[in-house]
Amino acid sequence: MLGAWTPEQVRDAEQRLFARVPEPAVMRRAAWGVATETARLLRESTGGVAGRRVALLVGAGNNGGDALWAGAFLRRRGIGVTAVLLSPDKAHSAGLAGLRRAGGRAVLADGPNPDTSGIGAEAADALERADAVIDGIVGLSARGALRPVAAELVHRVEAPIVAVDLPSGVDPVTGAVDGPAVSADLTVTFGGLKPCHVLGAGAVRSGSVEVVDIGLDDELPEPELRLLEAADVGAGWPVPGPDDDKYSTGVVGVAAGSATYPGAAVLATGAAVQATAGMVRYAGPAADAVRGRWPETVATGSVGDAGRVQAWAVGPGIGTGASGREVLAHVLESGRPVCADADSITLLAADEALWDSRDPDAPLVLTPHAGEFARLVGAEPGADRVAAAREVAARFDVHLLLKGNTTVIAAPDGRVLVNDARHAWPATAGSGDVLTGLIGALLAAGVDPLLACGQAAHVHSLAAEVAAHGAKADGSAAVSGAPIGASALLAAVPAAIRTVRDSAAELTRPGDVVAPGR
Ligand SMILES: NC(=O)C1=CN([C@@H]2O[C@H](COP(=O)(O)OP(=O)(O)OC[C@H]3O[C@@H](n4cnc5c(N)ncnc54)[C@H](O)[C@@H]3O)[C@@H](O)[C@H]2O)[C@@H](O)CC1
Ligand SMILES: [K+]
Repeated sequence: MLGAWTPEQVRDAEQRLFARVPEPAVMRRAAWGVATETARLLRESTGGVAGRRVALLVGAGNNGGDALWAGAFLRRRGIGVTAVLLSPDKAHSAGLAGLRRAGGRAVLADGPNPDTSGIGAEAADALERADAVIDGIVGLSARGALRPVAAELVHRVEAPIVAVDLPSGVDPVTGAVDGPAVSADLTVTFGGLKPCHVLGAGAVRSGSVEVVDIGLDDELPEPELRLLEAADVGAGWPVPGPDDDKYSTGVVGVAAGSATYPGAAVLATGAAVQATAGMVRYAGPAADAVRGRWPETVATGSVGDAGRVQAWAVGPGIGTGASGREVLAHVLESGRPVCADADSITLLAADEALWDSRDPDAPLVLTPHAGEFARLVGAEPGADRVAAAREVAARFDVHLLLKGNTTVIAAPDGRVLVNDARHAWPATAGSGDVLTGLIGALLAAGVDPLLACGQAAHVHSLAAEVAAHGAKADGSAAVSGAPIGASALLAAVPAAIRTVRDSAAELTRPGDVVAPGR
């Protein structure tokens, strides 16, 4: 499991670290990491290191200081280094002196002889000739987008960019981008991930992220966000053991779809069938369609006749009228964990009395997209999606899975999991119905709701990727993906589960027996 820490958490931890290790030593450790990674990138992109050219974009603070010290280290490896100073009066003085001692040079961003865009000739030349550019414009103290001169410099860069700590112009806390910002090929950060590396546009702009050890580990508190890795998802995935039967692995009820629109029912039920070994009961007007496609399902016409279940997946395609309301009220009264999606969320948003049907002891998972979220609370999540999800989860005492390219999952006690998909293949009609079925099945298997949501989101996104990449016409593996429908995503769920379970198995020590069952 990975963690991400807010700038505030990191600053506090740094202050504790400085009591043991002098601040300049910590900065040089950070800069050494930047230099090492930049040299590696140069070797990969140009075939060598000595004789190459690197330009540093240097802002007013310690982020620029890191870039200057990294430049000094690179200079010692025979690399030509030019620092482009955006705020010459405030540039980190020790770093600048270190760079100059090592034989690097510094030029002004906006002079002499600025061109019509306000960029000095020497700065323009340094960027044009660079084999790699280090972005030390702004780091943890960043506010807002890049200012005009910085934006123009970044716009001109054609070489690969290594961002120090985070891509400048990205909000460190929310990952939001509100104007010009750096798009890095590689981000070198210190001590641990920050939220911007895993959330929204920031995750995309960070490129690949390397975490450098600066001795902060012992000082960091519990992370603000957690991310499940494939091995975490695989290790906790429920599979049947020798003592299990169809009941002990969890019976999930699916209440979805309608006679006119049976698709949602078929997709949600199919996901539940493939997620775990437990029994799936379908209840609703699409029973014939469900039975036809998933004969292992026990299908009935109404939730009242469904029999006993350990959890419900409810909502997709049930409609927002009286019959949908009746279904949802029945499910909420059941005292079982519920994953409520789509029309269920619209119903809950419109009818306060429905909340009264809920058994307060039973976990309730809501899985809104931004529009459904707005219906529920009157406003879209805004730039800080983590804060928004956390607030609503606490207010309604629910587990809230906020859909988007980065899925944010908040528990009512404030814990947050993030699933950074880094691709958009699941953005297709019916994809949400599959997610609902996966979560329902995991809840029925007894998985903790926060983990169930995290596991389902991870496998869902991986299944979409597997389906999109498939194979080429000649049968060989494909690098490029093709758009997929939800049926293809659903069909790839078993492959995705096998993949994460293999990741978990690889982590067990040689000689360990991978225990069957849960
Ligand atoms: N405290 C330390 O000793 C360490 C700090 N480290 C580095 O220090 C960075 C944080 O340094 P600072 O707190 O000095 O601040 P930054 O270097 O992030 O920012 C410096 C100043 O830039 C200005 N600024 C804010 N937003 C801007 C924008 N959009 N465009 C232009 N200028 C803007 C602000 O006045 C801000 O104070 C980290 O990101 C990391 O790179 C690392 O060296 C590890 C150790
Ligand atoms: K930066």
